[in-house]
Amino acid sequence: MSPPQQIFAAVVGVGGVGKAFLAQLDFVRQRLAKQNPAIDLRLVLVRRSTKQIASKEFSHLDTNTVLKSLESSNEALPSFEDTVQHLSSAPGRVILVDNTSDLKLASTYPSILARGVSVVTPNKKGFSDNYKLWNDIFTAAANGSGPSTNGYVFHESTVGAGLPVLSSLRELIDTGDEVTRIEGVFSGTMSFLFNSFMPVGGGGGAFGAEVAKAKELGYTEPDPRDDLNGLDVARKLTILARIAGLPVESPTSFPVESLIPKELESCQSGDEFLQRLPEFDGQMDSLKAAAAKEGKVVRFVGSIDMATKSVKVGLQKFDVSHPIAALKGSDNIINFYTKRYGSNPLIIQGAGAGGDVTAMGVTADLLKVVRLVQKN
Ligand SMILES: NC(=O)C1=CN([C@@H]2O[C@H](COP(=O)(O)OP(=O)(O)OC[C@H]3O[C@@H](n4cnc5c(N)ncnc54)[C@H](OP(=O)(O)O)[C@@H]3O)[C@@H](O)[C@H]2O)C=CC1
Ligand SMILES: N[C@@H](CC=O)C(=O)O
Ligand code: NA
Repeated sequence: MSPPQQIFAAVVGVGGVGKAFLAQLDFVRQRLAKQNPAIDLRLVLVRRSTKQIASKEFSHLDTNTVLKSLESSNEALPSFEDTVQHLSSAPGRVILVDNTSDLKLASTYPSILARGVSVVTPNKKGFSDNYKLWNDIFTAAANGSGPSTNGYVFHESTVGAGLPVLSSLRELIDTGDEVTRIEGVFSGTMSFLFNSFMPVGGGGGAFGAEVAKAKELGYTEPDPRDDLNGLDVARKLTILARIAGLPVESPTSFPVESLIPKELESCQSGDEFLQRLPEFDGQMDSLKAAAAKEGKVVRFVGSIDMATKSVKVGLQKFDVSHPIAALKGSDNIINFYTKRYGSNPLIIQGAGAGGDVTAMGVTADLLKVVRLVQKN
């Protein structure tokens, strides 16, 4: 019997999503050991902003104790470039799991992929920044137009967290359907905020306090202003539009409504912003009262219209009987209108934020790469 094929995973970013990913990786390894012993999936490196640990000679690091070891490690932090160099010298295929929200790191995906290292990530930055970076990533990727010796790239959790949004859109397109419109609620944070601050039937908490709660629950971006300014939703729509065939240049090349009060635009940090936000609760209360007068509620939505090539992000009023008004918790709802589905859209709905559900999309992407690189 030949020895098992070694596949190496390296994890960068161990916050809410990264920690949940490590737990799921442990499950996946145990399951592979039982069901597919021809694969030896190893965790060989873990990195955060200030620290890194790498295993000796690409042996496996214990997923249960690795974070403790990382915290107590005094090793000097190598540059990210040196780390990628080290990974590309592994005696087998390597999968880099980017659980950060770092654009600088994401900008290196094309060169990482060209060195044969695959990338799986919930980080939206690389796929929603300038269109050239998007093209460079998919030109390099083995599942784009790159050679099969290059790495594969998957990023399901960049839209709708673990919900199968990108895979469904790609399958619609790959099977010859034509997408005409995509619309819905694309932010777990915004969904949670409006569902709890302005629930159907009245009542609800104070807006500023609900934002703090969304952060505590792990729904917001590392800096919650990135959610409140609409940019997080704009990034997701940029990714969807590009997959659907619109070469959107960037998430700032279409109208995006921000919920950041003018007076807080100069805040120096996310923490200062969160602390001062309750001073502006009155503005959101007025919005709620105005909608209630019409028997409606307000929700934060986005849409892509393929015929007019228009993308929009912002607040909209809904009748209380509308499915968007009835969402719960951090739920996203994504409606795909296509030629094949006619006037009844294909709808994907469920939790759109949180460590576990986001990590699920990342772990499932890792398994896609494992299957692709597995030698028969
Ligand atoms: N939370 C959610 O519900 C969802 C999140 N995502 C995306 O997942 C990603 C992670 O989110 P989340 O876990 O909530 O964020 P956190 O802020 O909890 O964690 C971010 C992690 O990344 C590390 N990090 C940041 N920059 C670097 C860097 N340059 N090099 C190495 N490590 C770095 C941080 O390390 P340190 O602490 O040392 O700074 C931290 O460990 C983001 O891109 C987010 O947009 C996507 C869908 C849903
Ligand atoms: N901050 C984002 C996290 C997932 O993408 C959100 O709230 O949707
Ligand atoms: Na998804």
